[in-house]
Amino acid sequence: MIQIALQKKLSAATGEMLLDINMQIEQGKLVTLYGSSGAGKTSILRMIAGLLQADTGTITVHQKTWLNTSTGICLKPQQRKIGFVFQDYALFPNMTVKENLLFALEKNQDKQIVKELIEIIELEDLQNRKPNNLSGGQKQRVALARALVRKPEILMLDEPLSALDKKMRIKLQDYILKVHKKFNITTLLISHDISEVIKMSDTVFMIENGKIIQQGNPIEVFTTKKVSGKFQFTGEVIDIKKEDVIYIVTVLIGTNFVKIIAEENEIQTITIGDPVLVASKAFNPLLQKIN
Ligand SMILES: Nc1ncnc2c1ncn2[C@@H]1O[C@H](COP(=O)(O)OP(=O)(O)OP(=O)(O)O)[C@@H](O)[C@H]1O
Repeated sequence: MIQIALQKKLSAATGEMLLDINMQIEQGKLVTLYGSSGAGKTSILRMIAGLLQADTGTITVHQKTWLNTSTGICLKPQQRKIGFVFQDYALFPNMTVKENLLFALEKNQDKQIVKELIEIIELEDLQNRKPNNLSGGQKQRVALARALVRKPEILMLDEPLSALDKKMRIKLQDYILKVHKKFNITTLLISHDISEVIKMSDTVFMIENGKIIQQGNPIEVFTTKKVSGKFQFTGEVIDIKKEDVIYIVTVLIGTNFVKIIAEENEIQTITIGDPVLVASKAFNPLLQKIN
């Protein structure tokens, strides 16, 4: 179990903002932080990593205290077992992919993990290339591998996919899920993309003005009423066409287009670009906007 209680006064655009959060995260879970820009998500990750000092608070990771401001315990960032991936890849440009990974090894650490990560994240063909010769998605795969070299207890991903196109995002999401499960790691992901949050996370924390305003299973957090269905997918509305008295709604689910017949009352609040939940009971799909 990871227990986090942090307080810090931040200087937001609108004045002072008190960040005050309390989170309990089970080991091995993938948790997302979702919220508007400036809500405090990155500051939370930076405080857990020890890169930003909390005014008061405690962080306990599997019974080990990383931070306790009342007793003066504050582990240095390098003493906290954390892997971090940012939106910008921060790879060393003068080193090859493999050298970037080897450089991340701890002193006397077995090099086997680098070989293993190259295999798992399928970097064999790229390992001798320099970062400048890689696409954004490939660079982010390298950054993900590098974050895992020291076998961290917590993997932190600060919007790692936001600069990538949809197809590449989906591929990277799958790599993240693969390593998350394979290494039984606890992962904290910041994401602005509801479909991504629903696909990836066990729990979402919705952050607003430095506070957790909602938390729980992502489908329950994002949908206003409970939907039960034989299958459920999330997607994005690409097109809405009226045909006689019904509407044909085209939804992009992953990289597939699905056409759904909807009635006027179902599409009243839905516009192109909205994230939606597509659920089916028997052969009758239900369409519901995700808030
Ligand atoms: N070291 C600091 N001291 C005081 N205030 C800070 C500090 N770092 C960030 N802030 C402020 O805290 C607020 C929250 O920033 P933060 O980057 O945590 O938000 P965020 O939710 O991650 O936003 P985004 O989604 O845009 O990345 C911002 O207004 C920022 O200016």
